[in-house]
Amino acid sequence: MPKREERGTLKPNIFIARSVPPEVEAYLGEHCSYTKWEQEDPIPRDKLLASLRDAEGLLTSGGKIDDELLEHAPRLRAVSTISVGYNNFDIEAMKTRSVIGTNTPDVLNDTVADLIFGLMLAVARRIPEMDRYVKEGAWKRGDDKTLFGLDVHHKKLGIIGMGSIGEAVARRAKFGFNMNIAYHNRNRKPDTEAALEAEYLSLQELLQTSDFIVLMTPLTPETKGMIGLGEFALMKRTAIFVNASRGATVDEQAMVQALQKGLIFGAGLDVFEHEPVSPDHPLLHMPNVVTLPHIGSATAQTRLDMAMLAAENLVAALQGHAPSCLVRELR
Ligand SMILES: NC(=O)C1=CN([C@@H]2O[C@H](COP(=O)(O)OP(=O)(O)OC[C@H]3O[C@@H](n4cnc5c(N)ncnc54)[C@H](OP(=O)(O)O)[C@@H]3O)[C@@H](O)[C@H]2O)C=CC1
Ligand SMILES: O=CC(=O)O
Repeated sequence: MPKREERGTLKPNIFIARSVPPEVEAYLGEHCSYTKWEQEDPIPRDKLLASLRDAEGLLTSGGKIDDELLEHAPRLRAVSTISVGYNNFDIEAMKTRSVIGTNTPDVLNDTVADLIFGLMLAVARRIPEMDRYVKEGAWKRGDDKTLFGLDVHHKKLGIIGMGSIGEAVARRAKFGFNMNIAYHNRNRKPDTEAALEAEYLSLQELLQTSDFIVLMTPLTPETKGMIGLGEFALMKRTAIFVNASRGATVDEQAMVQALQKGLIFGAGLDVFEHEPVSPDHPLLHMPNVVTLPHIGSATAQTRLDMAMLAAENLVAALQGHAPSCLVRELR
């Protein structure tokens, strides 16, 4: 046991479970004693559990923080995830053991919104399909009707989950593309409605009337599978559906059926129920579906900002200060 006066200067032990930029590691090293997972691939669960025996803090970006993990980490006081989504936190298990949980909202809003817009444009104008034609030597004339896509500008965008990222998407749509904005949340946002001339609709009305539907809710018990066959059936036959929230907010089998039956025009997906998605998944073999490997926030600057914010959250929590991004349910 250190002498009393030394105790205050002892650095807390942390485990860094995913690789972070050197400046973030240096910052953590100033404030903490750390061990880290050295590889780029995600740490296997058994190795993670074995690494937490003495850890007071954990920097992570996925993997369940549940009873099993917490039992292997008797000294753990704080978990900081380098992501906005924290559906991997078992809130009750963390509350029971008074473990603090933090995430990284806002620093990634514009980056994720850019990507969502990219998906909307890619599906509407069939960009990956056209790219393949050109590269495979199957050039077609621009007036060939089989190449025609759909307009984005002046169309109606319906956002389910108009939060920080949803609003960044809506601003692009409103001020860059002259789109009309509708949204559905559990709670209305009068300021957002005024700023974006956004219309609040029931889920059913939004699905029935939107040309583009962007799903951006967190994954919770309430949103799991919230878009199923019934919801796809309500959409316009010309609708484009974009999901960048979490894969499990959509019933994937239903989405496959909806696309096979032609219930919607196409889909843009940054997330899947099981990641990495299996190469033989039917969604990967539909020309009107554009798929990405969960890269919403994946630019060098934004990933650095997220990692630094997560590191600051962890240090603040371990030093007994209020971290700026304590997750809502643990406040
Ligand atoms: N693809 C990627 O790389 C990324 C994905 N994400 C995902 O996006 C999610 C959203 O991020 P962010 O915008 O920052 O989060 P916010 O918390 O700012 O926004 C989420 C919005 O969803 C609404 N919402 C929650 N539950 C429901 C529900 N049952 N029905 C309708 N609306 C609901 C909330 O409003 P209200 O409470 O009023 O219902 C809120 O406005 C993250 O949780 C994460 O899963 C985030 C970043 C990157
Ligand atoms: O999916 C990414 C996140 O930040 O959440």
